[in-house]
Amino acid sequence: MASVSTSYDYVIVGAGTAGCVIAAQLSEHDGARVLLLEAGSRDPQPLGSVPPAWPKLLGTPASWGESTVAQAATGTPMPFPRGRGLGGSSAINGMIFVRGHRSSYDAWVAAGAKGWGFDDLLPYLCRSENAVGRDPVVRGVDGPLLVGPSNPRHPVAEAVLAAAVETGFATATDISSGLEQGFGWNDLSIADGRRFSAADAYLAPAMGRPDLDVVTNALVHRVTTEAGRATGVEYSVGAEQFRARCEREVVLTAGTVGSAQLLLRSGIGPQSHLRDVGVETVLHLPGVGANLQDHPQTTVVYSPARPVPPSANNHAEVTGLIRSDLALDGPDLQFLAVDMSMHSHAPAGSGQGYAIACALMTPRSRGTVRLTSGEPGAAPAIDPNYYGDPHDLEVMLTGLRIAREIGRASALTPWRGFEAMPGRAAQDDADLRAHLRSNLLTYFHPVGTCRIGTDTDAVVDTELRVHGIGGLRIADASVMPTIVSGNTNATVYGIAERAADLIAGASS
Ligand SMILES: Cc1cc2nc3c(=O)[nH]c(=O)nc-3n(C[C@H](O)[C@H](O)[C@H](O)COP(=O)(O)OP(=O)(O)OC[C@H]3O[C@@H](n4cnc5c(N)ncnc54)[C@H](O)[C@@H]3O)c2cc1C
Repeated sequence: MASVSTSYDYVIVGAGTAGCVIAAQLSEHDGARVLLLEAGSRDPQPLGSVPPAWPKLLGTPASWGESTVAQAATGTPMPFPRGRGLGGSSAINGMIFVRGHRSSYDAWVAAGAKGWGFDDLLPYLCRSENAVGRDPVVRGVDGPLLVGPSNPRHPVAEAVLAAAVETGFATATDISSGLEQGFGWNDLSIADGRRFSAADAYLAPAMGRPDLDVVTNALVHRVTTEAGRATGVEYSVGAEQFRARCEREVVLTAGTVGSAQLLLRSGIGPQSHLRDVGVETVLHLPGVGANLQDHPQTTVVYSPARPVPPSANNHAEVTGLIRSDLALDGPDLQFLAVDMSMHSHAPAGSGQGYAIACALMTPRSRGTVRLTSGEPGAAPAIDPNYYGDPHDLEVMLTGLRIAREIGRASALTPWRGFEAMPGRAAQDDADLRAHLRSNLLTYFHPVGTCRIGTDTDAVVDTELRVHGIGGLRIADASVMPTIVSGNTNATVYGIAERAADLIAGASS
């Protein structure tokens, strides 16, 4: 095994949303030597910065190209993209920038993540963003990430918004803030008509710093430990093997799938699973890879009465966040105006059409990320277990009926040819449940496999330190105890900004 000549203060694994933030922040302030390792390439995809082309990126090397295990809800595996390359998932995502509703973070505190409520996280959510035209009391206006509502606006999104208001829903002035419910124009991480990823906002300005080394095409195999403390990582670039040592901390930002996989490959996880896949146990930590959550999503698809103009943005400019039951603390359903014909047989859109998407924000189903082998290149077994809890299908049924009602409103008459899916014949609950299964989509929002908490199934403590191993933190989407009511990227920026403070604070 070759040895990296320099040792580092911090080794960060994964240059996605969180990794870019933390590498930039740690290399800025205290002269720390930082190594950022990323499995993917540094070369941008040809269409990577073209907002409406994002669905095409899912079939490129910028995604890991994995699928779930066969889902009981559908009988088949489902595509489960995640980003690979500088920017990670922020370089291939749908660019919707919406915080979780404040009730989501307050639920974290109730679940044991003390100090992670909405008001605690708000300064960090603000620190990441430059939210053009928004209220500076609750939104950041001088962070590195430029975000704002679509410009120009797509006419189908305008019509869906009008249809939602006609149906009786409130208009939100800033649906991205985490403070409102109703329907409104969501922010997008698009600047000057181009995608603005975490690599663009955070890493590009930091790339020339002498204390930051960024190594791409570097697949990290495992975290090395000695006497209960992380000492570095082993990784390969092509056929060459390397070991990087670190003086202060190893920080995992490999994402909900990647960070769980890395802990498991390092022998940190449920002992029985590690034994099954032939990995020697370093620490029995039963919660690693458990608690996987994603938002299940479906669409009502319309064949249009006239051509739908091509999108200049991300195909999803208007968001609705509502409660299926007024007794709830916060929204449990999200809707999107989609200016393409998106469904499970054509997740990237196909032909002419438009859709109203509906997703469950508060799923009760819990899944897992597991190893299929201890080999570094082996694909993981990802089981989101969609609709595993019957509650989730029933709330989605309510959401599907609401999406159809919005779709029938007169504001959409100029666009509506006919409802192509589920179609007029589908009327009773059994028909609609069948649609929810056959037209089930991931919302690309996996979280929770290394959750914050203090109980025996928690993986990190409230300062994001792995329980039972010194010098090892996790700071990405995997630490969320429960999925937020909103798209996940904005929250990951906030987690990472806070992690950078916690890490720097620990060494000062
Ligand atoms: C197709 C798609 C669409 C989405 N749309 C939206 C949206 O519109 N709005 C929104 O808010 N959210 C969206 N999301 C989700 C959002 O982008 C993610 O929640 C967020 O980017 C997660 O950040 P992260 O830092 O946890 O992980 P990631 O950004 O996924 O970063 C993890 C990084 O670690 C690297 N890595 C993993 N394992 C290893 C290893 N062993 N060695 C080295 N490197 C490794 C990966 O290659 C990757 O670059 C979408 C996601 C996808 C995939």
